[in-house]
Amino acid sequence: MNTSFLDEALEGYVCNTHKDYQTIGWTERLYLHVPPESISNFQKWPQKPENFRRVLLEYTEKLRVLNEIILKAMAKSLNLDENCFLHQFGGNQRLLSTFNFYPPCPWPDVLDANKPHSDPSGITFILQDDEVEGLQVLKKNQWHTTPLAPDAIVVNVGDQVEIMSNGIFKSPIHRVPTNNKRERISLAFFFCPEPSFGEIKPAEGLIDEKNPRLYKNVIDYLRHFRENIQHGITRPLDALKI
Ligand SMILES: O=C(O)CCC(=O)C(=O)O
Ligand SMILES: [Fe+2]
Repeated sequence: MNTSFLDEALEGYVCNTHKDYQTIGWTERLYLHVPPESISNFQKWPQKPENFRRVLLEYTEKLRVLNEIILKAMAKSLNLDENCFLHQFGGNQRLLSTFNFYPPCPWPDVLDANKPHSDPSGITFILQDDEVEGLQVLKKNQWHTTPLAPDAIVVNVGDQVEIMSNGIFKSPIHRVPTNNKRERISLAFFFCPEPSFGEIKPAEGLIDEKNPRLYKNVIDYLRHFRENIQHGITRPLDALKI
């Protein structure tokens, strides 16, 4: 995975379709930070189609609401205060949207379109291609392909919610293999706690004598993630396990 993933400086178009130099996988990507506007760099946003900015802002506003509903429901399902997870996101949560274009790849046996990883976000929303499947999730050492479901949103738990839920909600390893015939498009929206807001930690209400704390507290998980990836650690979440 790209070492600068979720870096605040990362914005704009990245092409990664080089046979001998692979970071994230065989993909071309557009990364855009969605407000707070202090971070959004609208100059890097496509100027055409003209309604692009309005549609993305409206769409992500709806996702923000959905993110809150889901985080509250997840907390309530564990008999926690409904704001328990949401509080850890701070008032200035981050939202990175990525537009993935996976062109056909002449080396499908050698390269992945998106290498195996777990998301460093809190919650990720994925809009998959209508016609070409590709997203696979690892469960019990087997890859399972996510079925096509046009108009459905795939909701993926990220590393930070795995920590907050003390491992009850798992941040799955997933990947996209390459396809040598068909191109594929997906959109992924990463909701992340505000990096400087406070520590990310397991909810107190989930820890007792029978259920010990499984993760260390961490300040700025995204930085932890980047630093670990830079040192060749493929699953930065594991470094926080007690
Ligand atoms: O293309 C997909 O379906 C998944 C994308 C993904 O996992 C990511 O961007 O982190
Ligand atoms: Fe992902």
